Amino acid sequence: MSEHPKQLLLVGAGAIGQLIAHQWQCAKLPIVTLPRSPGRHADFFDYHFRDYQSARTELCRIPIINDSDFSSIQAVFIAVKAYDLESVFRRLDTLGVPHDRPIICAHNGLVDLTTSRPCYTWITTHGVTRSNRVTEHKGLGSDWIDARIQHHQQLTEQLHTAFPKLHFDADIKARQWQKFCLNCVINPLTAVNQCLNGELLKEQYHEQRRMLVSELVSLSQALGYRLNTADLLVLVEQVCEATAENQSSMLSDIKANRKTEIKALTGYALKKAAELGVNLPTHAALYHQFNQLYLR
Ligand SMILES: NC(=O)C1=CN([C@@H]2O[C@H](COP(=O)(O)OP(=O)(O)OC[C@H]3O[C@@H](n4cnc5c(N)ncnc54)[C@H](OP(=O)(O)O)[C@@H]3O)[C@@H](O)[C@H]2O)C=CC1
Ligand SMILES: CC(C)(CO)C(=O)C(=O)O
Repeated sequence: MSEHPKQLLLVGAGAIGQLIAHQWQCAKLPIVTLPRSPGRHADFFDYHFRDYQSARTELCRIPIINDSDFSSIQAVFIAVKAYDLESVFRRLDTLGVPHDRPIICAHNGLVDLTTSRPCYTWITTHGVTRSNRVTEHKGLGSDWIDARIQHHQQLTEQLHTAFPKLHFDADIKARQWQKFCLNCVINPLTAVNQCLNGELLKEQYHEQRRMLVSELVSLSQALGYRLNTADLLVLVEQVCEATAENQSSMLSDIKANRKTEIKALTGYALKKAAELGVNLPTHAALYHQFNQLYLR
């Protein structure tokens, strides 16, 4: 009798992808990766990872999948930027990754994407900074996954083993929206001010933080989400505190001269607000400031 496939395929071995791979490998579970550019004839993707708890840096390696055989894959974990998502799904189709394999998507921001593949949202508030030399887990957060994934029994057991504190969330849409809101505050603010997440707790950002949050609450209510300003402000502050030493993914992109997720964050919020007739003047001003500084 053939063994059930059980490898996790990681697409996007960047900051968050390496955090996931590290935890998966610490639990001695099998993982392979698919690099962005194939054909480099390497058998492994190597990375240096600095663990938060032990503060030790280790050389880690993930085998690169032979991209003509995906039969051993039991699930795909996608940890790319929101704007790369569509091309990753096209690539999975082109390469013939079986359609029944569950796909876990861990991006920030919101994109309108249609696929017939079984997709499950992963939300994370961990803070990870990647440089050419090392990837550092700099802020301890939490992880949530769409509870429907529990239909996949073997994968669920592996998830429990690798991420003992993972929350299985029955209302992942609300969780994703809440995370979207906090990223609409933290990411562009850290990017335009070129500061670490913790610096946003300073008095000088207090009023702007509060206005950004209260406008997002108006939008949330128009969309039917039950959020209030006091709770969302506390959440933003908690994440800034827990990831105080982290450089947000958006500031990392600016510094590395990469495309940013501003369209999938503030851009998406402004688009939804325009459709619903909600006013977001503080977000519009921040978007304008961001584009003045960085639009190339
Ligand atoms: N960093 C953080 O602290 C947090 C990030 N997030 C979110 O997680 C998501 C990932 O962010 P992060 O890990 O920081 O980003 P990174 O840029 O560090 O990693 C993304 C990785 O995806 C790779 N990639 C892109 N397209 C493809 C493709 N078609 N095939 C294979 N690989 C591909 C990139 O390759 P290449 O290097 O060649 O570009 C890169 O290695 C984002 O939505 C981010 O907002 C969420 C919470 C915290
Ligand atoms: C949680 C946080 C704010 C960590 O920096 C993040 O999501 C990001 O950087 O994109």
